[in-house]
Amino acid sequence: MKKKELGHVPEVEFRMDNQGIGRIVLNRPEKLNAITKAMTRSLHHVIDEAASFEGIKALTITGAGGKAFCAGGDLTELHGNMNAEEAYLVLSPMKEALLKLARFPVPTIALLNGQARGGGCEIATACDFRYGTEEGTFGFVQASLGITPGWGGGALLFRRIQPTYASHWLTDASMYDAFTAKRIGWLNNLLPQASLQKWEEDTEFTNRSSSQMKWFKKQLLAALRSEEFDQLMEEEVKQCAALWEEEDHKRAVEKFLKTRKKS
Ligand SMILES: CC[C@@H](C(=O)O)C(=O)SCCNC(=O)CCNC(=O)[C@H](O)C(C)(C)COP(=O)(O)OP(=O)(O)OC[C@H]1O[C@@H](n2cnc3c(N)ncnc32)[C@H](O)[C@@H]1OP(=O)(O)O
Repeated sequence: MKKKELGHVPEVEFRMDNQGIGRIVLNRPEKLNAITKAMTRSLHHVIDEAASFEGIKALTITGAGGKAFCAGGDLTELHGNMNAEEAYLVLSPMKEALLKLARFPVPTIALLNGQARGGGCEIATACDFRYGTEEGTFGFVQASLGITPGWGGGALLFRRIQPTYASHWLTDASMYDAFTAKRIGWLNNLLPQASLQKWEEDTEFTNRSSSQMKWFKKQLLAALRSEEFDQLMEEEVKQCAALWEEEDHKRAVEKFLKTRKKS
């Protein structure tokens, strides 16, 4: 009841295990875990809740189902008819959620149980580490939709992998297979799906103390110059919002929506 009042939706689950690892699950597999506005609000709540656990050692985020980690923002809500101001208001809360993830006090790990597109790749990039399966495919497809990443995850990509690789991926908007994603350093590791599902049970991370994990995260944030994240991500959201009202983007969203089932 209390959770409902706080705005939780069942499409975002959170649990803490007794080893100090928190797990967020994007639970909307029938829509490839595409992110709605309500899910964005829930994400804020669960990230805050996870951070409030004194002994937390790591936080994972994964998707429900075997097909997708996340297909990005829900294009039925983030429709093409918004003007730049409206788009900014819709995009900005996810940027804030990604910033919270990026600055989370202990390491965050995206467990990529399937494909990721657009904002799905941004969520994964906001995490410190990314583990995927050999079958996964990944795409910062925003450029092919006439926009840029809209949640600040493109800006973070430049701090996660070599800048030329980041820029090439964003510009080209290609789908990368898991081997390419690992070669450019975006994926840290490839695991069988079954191992990914129970990653928390087998990871060495549980053998570290929360204090160790907080220190390692602090070092990483310093190395990445995380004090600049906010401004860089904000600029990206504004850029995406400005492009939202352009004809190219409207056409791309219309094209996607036309392929959807009528419900
Ligand atoms: C606004 C934020 C911005 C950012 O900052 O980056 C974005 O994220 S923009 C969105 C970027 N994402 C995409 O463009 C991906 C859109 N989806 C697809 O192209 C395809 O679904 C797929 C990922 C290539 C998978 O294709 P396929 O295997 O054929 O599955 P379906 O297309 O049938 O999808 C199943 C189901 O899920 C719905 N779906 C998928 N993605 C989204 C989405 N982004 N928003 C809303 N709904 C989505 C799809 O419509 C299907 O549902 P039904 O139509 O009810 O069957």
